[in-house]
Parts: sequence; C-alpha cells; structure tokens
Amino acid sequence: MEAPPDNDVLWARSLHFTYDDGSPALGGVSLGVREGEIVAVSGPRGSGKTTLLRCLSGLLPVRRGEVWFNSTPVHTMGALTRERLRRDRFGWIDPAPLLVPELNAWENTALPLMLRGTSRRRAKNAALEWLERLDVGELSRRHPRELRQAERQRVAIARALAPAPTVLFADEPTAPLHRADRAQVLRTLTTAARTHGITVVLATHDAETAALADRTVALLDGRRVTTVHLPPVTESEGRAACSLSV
Ligand SMILES: Nc1ncnc2c1ncn2[C@@H]1O[C@H](COP(=O)(O)OP(=O)(O)OP(=O)(O)O)[C@@H](O)[C@H]1O
Repeated sequence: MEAPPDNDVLWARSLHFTYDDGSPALGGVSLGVREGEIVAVSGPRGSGKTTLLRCLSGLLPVRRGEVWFNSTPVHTMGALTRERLRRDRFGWIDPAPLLVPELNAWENTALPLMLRGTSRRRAKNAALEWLERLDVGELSRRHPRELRQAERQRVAIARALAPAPTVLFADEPTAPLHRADRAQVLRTLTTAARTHGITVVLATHDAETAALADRTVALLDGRRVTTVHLPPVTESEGRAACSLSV
C-alpha cells in the first residue's frame, strides 16, 4: 500500500462506490487536498458529489479504493474509529440544517465542542461568538422550531465551524438561503476557514459558489472530468464560469 504525499491532508485513490440497491455513485475518483485548501467539488445533480464527501469523511465505508487523512488510512478503519475521527477532526454541513430540537441555538452550536471535552462555559462563549459571525447572535436562545430555515442553516454552519475542524465538509451549505444571503454566508465561511487554517471540501452545482474555492474538482457520472481553475471574482464580475467537459 503506497502512502500519499506528505502535504496532502486528504488523499483518495481510485475510489469506487456503489449503493446497496446497485446504484453506481463513484467510478474511480482520485484526488488530493492540501492543508488549508478550499476545494469545490462541482457537477450536476447525481454526479456523485455527496457520495464523494461521505467517503472522504469516513461516513461511508470505502470497499474499493483508498482514502487517507494525514497519512492515516481511513479505508481500513472500523466504524468506531471512523466515528471518532469524524467527531474529533472533521466538521460537516448538510444542505438542510439538522439541529437537535430540544437544544437552543447556542447549545446546538456548543454541542460538538462539549463532545470533544471543552467545558460548558468555554463552549458557550465560542458558540455565541460564532453565532454573531453568522448574524444570528441575537437568536442564540431560540430553539430550532422558533427559527426560519435560513436561520437554522446559519446555526448549523456556526456549529460546524466552532470546533475549528481540521477538515470541513460542506454539502451545498447555502442551499436553504436566499440568493442575496448566500454570498455573504459563503464569504463568512471561507474567511473563517482561511483565518483558522481549516481545509474545506465544498460540494456545489453552483458556479458562483465554486468560484470562492481555490480549485474545483469536477465530477460527471461519478468520474472526474476536469479540474477547472477559476479566476478570482471581482466586484464588477460577481461571478465566474465553471464549465464541465469530458
Ligand atoms: N442513499 C442512496 N441509495 C441509493 N442510491 C443513492 C443514494 N444516494 C445517492 N444515490 C445515487 O448515487 C448517485 C450519486 O448521488 P450523489 O447524491 O452522490 O450525487 P450528487 O452529485 O451529490 O447529487 P445532488 O446534487 O442531487 O445531491 C446518484 O445516481 C444517486 O441516485
């Protein structure tokens, strides 16, 4: 088993994945992600973006191919070790916010920190700080049922960033937000990641979102098609092209 390059925090080789019902999702994807890099995984619906993020994060067991995190093989880990890895080193944002209904916004945000052993007081302070950054600081005592979907998603993003994970996996993180809010939340997310040296793997089918990343890995039908280097977005342009070609 050949070890990955030292400077890649995440590295995958020839990843294949087929769901139990026979749906093929990944057909041999290889990629490396450097420390602190923000990588967009782009592609149309059903191209395998979510499956790739789930395999890289250890959420789905890899049966064919390899996944390495910081030179440690993830594909040979048992379920418990992968769970611990996800808890201690990774963050995850879903396209729809999944919050604990019994906990208020700051308690939800503080939860991953407390699960890692941070004291309640420190976790609360960190949670309140991140909720402020995501512009939902004044809603910190509200429960998920008292928040709008877009506000819940901001809480979910604060919760993912609060423990400063080594790698943040973000699956269409701004899907529930209005277009006007999207850019602002994405900028908060990418700025926070760059400030704290968090590596981000961001699944998106939106060219404007992909344009905020350092690099794009394009998927089509479970295979990499091209890596598109997007030009920086200027205020006047507001968007950048992201094309897929086989
Ligand atoms: N839980 C599942 N069970 C069976 N097949 C699945 C499952 N999840 C995804 N698939 C299939 O795997 C393929 C890749 O899906 P995946 O969700 O990874 O793509 P995606 O690019 O993230 O799509 P989307 O943008 O719609 O989320 C698709 O054909 C999809 O139907």
